[in-house]
Amino acid sequence: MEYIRIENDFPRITHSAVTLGKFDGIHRGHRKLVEKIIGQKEEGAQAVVLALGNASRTILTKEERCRLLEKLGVDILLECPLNDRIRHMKAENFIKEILVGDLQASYVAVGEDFRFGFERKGTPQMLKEYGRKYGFDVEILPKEMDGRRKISSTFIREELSRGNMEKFHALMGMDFSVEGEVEHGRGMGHKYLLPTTNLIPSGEKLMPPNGVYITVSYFKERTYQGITNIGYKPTVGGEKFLGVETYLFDCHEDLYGQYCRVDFKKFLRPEQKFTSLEALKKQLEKDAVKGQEYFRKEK
Ligand SMILES: Cc1cc2nc3c(=O)[nH]c(=O)nc-3n(C[C@H](O)[C@H](O)[C@H](O)COP(=O)(O)O)c2cc1C
Ligand SMILES: Nc1ncnc2c1ncn2[C@@H]1O[C@H](COP(=O)(O)OP(=O)(O)O)[C@@H](O)[C@H]1O
Repeated sequence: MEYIRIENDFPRITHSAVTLGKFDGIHRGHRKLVEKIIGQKEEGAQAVVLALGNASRTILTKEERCRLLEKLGVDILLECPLNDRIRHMKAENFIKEILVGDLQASYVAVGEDFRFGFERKGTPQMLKEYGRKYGFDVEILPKEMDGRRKISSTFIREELSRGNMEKFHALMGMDFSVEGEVEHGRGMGHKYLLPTTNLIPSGEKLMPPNGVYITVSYFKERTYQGITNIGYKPTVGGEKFLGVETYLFDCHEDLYGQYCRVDFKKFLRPEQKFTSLEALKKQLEKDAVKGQEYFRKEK
């Protein structure tokens, strides 16, 4: 997949099938749109995701979004910040200059509530009208539902901020995850408590509340179940950086420097400041039992 961050002009593409949106995290609704443009590859079109927006913290990092879209079969990801040029461009001009002129779209797929152009006046219906005029097909997809509520980035952000990992999975079609290289902590874990693999999450990423979660950690060679704390470790003096540290069940390996992805399954409790290391240790043992029970029941 080609990844292009638009600074000024759009690239010229000879034949494309485009989906437009913010795509802050690719949820189940977004996946439907992506499937639609992938379907057009048979017609000789390049499958193009045009992601418009400039959110500071996002549900997926740019890298995670890139990887996911590539896996889904997208040919080109155009990342377009909402700069003055784009925000002031009239919807008609956006269609004429960008969709028709630059991208030579033969097909456009958008969700029913998509808005674009100056004052957000561009609508899916307007795309349809211009499609008839310029000769591109437009498909308007209804929002995917979760029960009676429409799936949206706002919905996912809300559930994430509550630590509802099960709902996150249901809406996104994938677990919330954090990845990175295993870093050195202060080495206190294995001495006084439990050994933990420490990751520093990307600052781009929207995080669930600080606390303890049941998780699965994927390393290159191996997969481990475990429990993870997200937070600043107030009991042991506190850290400046938000850490993600995992005690892996049935693991005795040295994992420093290895790349790892931690998938979050369930929230157990908020991070707490304990009065002693012994009190924290007792709690960690209880957390570990809950984690092990969760995986036993899952089988
Ligand atoms: C499952 C789990 C739960 C934790 N919960 C807390 C907590 O509630 N409060 C806290 O201050 N630290 C908590 N910690 C962090 C420990 O204080 C930390 O792992 C220990 O101090 C080792 O730190 P180090 O890796 O920097 O040596 C938790 C760690 C794990 C693995
Ligand atoms: N069961 C386990 N869970 C997590 N890490 C483990 C485990 N067994 C061994 N390790 C190793 O121990 C290291 C963590 O030890 P720890 O005392 O917590 O040090 P640090 O403060 O550097 O995290 C991990 O990086 C990993 O290489």
